Amino acid sequence: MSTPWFADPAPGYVPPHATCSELSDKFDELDIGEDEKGSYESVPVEAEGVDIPPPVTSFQEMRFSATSLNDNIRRCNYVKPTPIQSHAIPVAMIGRDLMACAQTGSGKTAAFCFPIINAIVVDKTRITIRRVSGGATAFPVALILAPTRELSCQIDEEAKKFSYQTGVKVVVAYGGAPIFQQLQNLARGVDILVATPGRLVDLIERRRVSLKNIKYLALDEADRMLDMGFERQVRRIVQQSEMPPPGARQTMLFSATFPAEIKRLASDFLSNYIFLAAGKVGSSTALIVQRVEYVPDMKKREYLINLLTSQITEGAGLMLIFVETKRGADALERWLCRQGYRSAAIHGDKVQVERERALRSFRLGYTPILIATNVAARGLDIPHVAHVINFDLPRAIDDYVHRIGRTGRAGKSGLATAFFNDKNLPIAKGLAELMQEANQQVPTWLAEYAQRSCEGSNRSSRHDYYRNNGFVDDYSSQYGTSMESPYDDHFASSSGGATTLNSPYAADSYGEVTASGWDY
Ligand SMILES: Nc1ncnc2c1ncn2[C@@H]1O[C@H](COP(=O)(O)OP(=O)(O)OP(=O)(O)O)[C@@H](O)[C@H]1O
Repeated sequence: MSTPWFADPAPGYVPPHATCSELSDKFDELDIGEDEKGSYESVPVEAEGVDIPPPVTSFQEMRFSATSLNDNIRRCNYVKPTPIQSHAIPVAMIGRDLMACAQTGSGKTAAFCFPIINAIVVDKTRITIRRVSGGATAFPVALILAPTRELSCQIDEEAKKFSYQTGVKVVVAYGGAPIFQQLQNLARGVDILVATPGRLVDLIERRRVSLKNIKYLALDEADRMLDMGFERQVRRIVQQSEMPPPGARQTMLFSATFPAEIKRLASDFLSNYIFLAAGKVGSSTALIVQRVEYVPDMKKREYLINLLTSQITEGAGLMLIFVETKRGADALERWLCRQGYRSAAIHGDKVQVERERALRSFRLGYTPILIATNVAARGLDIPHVAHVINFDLPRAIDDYVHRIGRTGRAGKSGLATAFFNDKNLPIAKGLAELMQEANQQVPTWLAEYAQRSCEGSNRSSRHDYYRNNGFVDDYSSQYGTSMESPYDDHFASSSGGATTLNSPYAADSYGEVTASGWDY
């Protein structure tokens, strides 16, 4: 891909929206060389549970009855299943519940989509829409929940691509976008509903969606969906709606990280489940070269410019820069633009149209630098992201794992650079452990910080650190109202035109900014 670092897009350029007719073209974007996949094929997979079906080594062995699904897998150029697909798909195909942890970029989306699509094609009895007084109610048979709007859209596009010409209808519903269009799409019938929790609760309350017929439930980024920010809404959807209980539905939870306490909590949603871990739980892939530089706050911009200059010389791909606050994202974007670098920013205070525009223009290379808060940390699969920079390190190591996972995907290599300074002492131990696990060179000075961080507190492991620090209330007390939440539109629900906060955490944590930040 030619990367127009300084090239101006046409005046008034607005990145186009993908349409269904473009879906067949999307298959062409996928060309993953066999040789690049070798490194993740060797990842060992551990399984816990009873009567675990053996893994398979090819898509043919998965025996999907839907021939069009097999055709679509071929169109995607998926020659061989990834390790998590090899193990998880046979489990899902026999109808068992599943909790699966696998490294970023290792194909978890297909691992839950393929069995769902196949089962829906086989099941001819489904009713997806029923007319009731006052409008139509949609009765999806499968529900996929994801924490951010952009990730929901991406899963929707993937699911549409995988179910191309199968007759399976996929609809997405997420906050920040006009509800009218989504209601129209739902009224045409839906087999698989992909949604963010906030918008889904709204649709259930308006009686436009009933979860009575749900047979398959998948939670992507499941650890995020079940932590304090989302747990209440997810319980409302899964346990206090008409959704059939565990055992009467199939539930699949996927993520690259699963802190122990979230794993315990998740078992409430599952019945006789199998736990799969591809690689070490919460580890990062060795395909990502990780560098850590000691950079005082005052020097960060200077260091960044040096990195940008060297990347341009090398003619590399897209660069994703993570910062901690929304204000910080805007400030860095303005500054980089003033320096002549085409960049865009994405965070939770931008309206949805701006967020989508920034992401699209980044994907297309018009703005090859994207400055993002945690809202872009999870799940996004953007080809050609060559370099992830943690300009501000996150406070939870699992967030770091997801952030750097935006590069080094599907067997491709990537580079991640982190700017570390004394403020990041609490993450030092987790960072050093993680780098060691991924066979990265840990600088001596970082090992010393890691040692100090253990002595200075009882945060003996990165999962303990996550437990102590990963939650909403802690963010607000440290950073005030401009701090970006790692969560999406789950706090606010709108009914009768008024936007209300429906989480006890929301108001405490964010004050007024929450309402405007979560542009539901
Ligand atoms: N069997 C396969 N062969 C080749 N490429 C694949 C295969 N399965 C998935 N991919 C590709 O790998 C990339 C990453 O997949 P996906 O987004 O599902 O990863 P993920 O594990 O969900 O990552 P994350 O943890 O970041 O959400 C996608 O571009 C996808 O098309």
